[in-house]
Amino acid sequence: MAALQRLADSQTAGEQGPVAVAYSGGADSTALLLAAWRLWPQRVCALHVNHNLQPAAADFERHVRRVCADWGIPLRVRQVRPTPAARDSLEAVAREARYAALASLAREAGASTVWLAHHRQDQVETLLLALTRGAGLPGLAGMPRHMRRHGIGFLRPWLDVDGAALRAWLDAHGVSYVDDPSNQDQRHTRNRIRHRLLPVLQESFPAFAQTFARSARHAAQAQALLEEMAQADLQAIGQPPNIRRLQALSEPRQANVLRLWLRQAGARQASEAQLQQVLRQIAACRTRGHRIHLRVGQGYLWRQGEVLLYKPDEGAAGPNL
Ligand SMILES: Nc1ncnc2c1ncn2[C@@H]1O[C@H](COP(=O)(O)OP(=O)(O)OP(=O)(O)O)[C@@H](O)[C@H]1O
Repeated sequence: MAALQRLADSQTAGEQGPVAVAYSGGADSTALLLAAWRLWPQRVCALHVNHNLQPAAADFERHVRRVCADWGIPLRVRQVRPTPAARDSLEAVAREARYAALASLAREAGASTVWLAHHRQDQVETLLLALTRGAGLPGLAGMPRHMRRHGIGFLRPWLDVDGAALRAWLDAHGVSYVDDPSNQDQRHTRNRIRHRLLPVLQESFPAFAQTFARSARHAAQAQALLEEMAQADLQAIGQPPNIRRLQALSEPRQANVLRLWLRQAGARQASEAQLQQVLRQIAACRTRGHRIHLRVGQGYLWRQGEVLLYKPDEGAAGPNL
């Protein structure tokens, strides 16, 4: 609660609006709801999203409704039915649908920020997941403490808090919560990390959760710097990017600014090999007749005169998840 209060003081100083907690019914968000309710009994409200993805979803919703009724906390529930397109993972689509629903519920409740209950171990899992996918700095930065999506702020006040301490706190108060059976399903990489890898790490490196989280913070800071540099370089090379001005930058800076431009142009899932190919073509582009036409992400990048253009495939443009 002290961690929550400190963060709330710094983040929401002067704000008197509702404190909207994303409440799944699981242990962590139950602890967050309880802590917020104790700190701001009149201001807290709960937001729940029913993904309708598993038979237990209806039980979660019933549980959430009962707890909120018992504690006298206003609750808003939204039904979503995530349907992934061929190349998307169900998890990613469900997550995106959840954020959109939470933002919309927060707006209805008059809240400017949604509070999420991710804690230190969630951050470590996210970092390890990113490593298994060969992520770059944005992935290694882990989950941000705050972000904006769909016009609403999202805050993770407990990123530095130990998950076991939260559960112990709930048990000490005799508060019930639901256990999501899908968290046991070891077909999901995250669950294998949680159940098999983390116990071994804990045994060998007792402070790993803190040190991994610190590494994520370092990566986040470096990534913020790269973003700033990409913004400045994009200004300098123009939009669409001028090839000669791009060539004046070092190769890492070219890659950095191209990633930003491609993202803004709607290029989803551009691979490392594709970006390398683009860089090679830019380096080789020294004559008027040099042609560039490359598949990048779900779309095409080509040269037109002095500049590069990009067009996503029909229906492929969208947010990078
Ligand atoms: N269905 C949902 N409705 C509202 N908020 C949710 C929902 N699912 C997740 N969240 C929010 O996102 C956070 C992280 O989600 P995650 O899937 O890791 O948690 P969980 O295991 O479902 O629940 P918990 O974190 O409460 O134990 C949750 O702590 C909660 O704040």
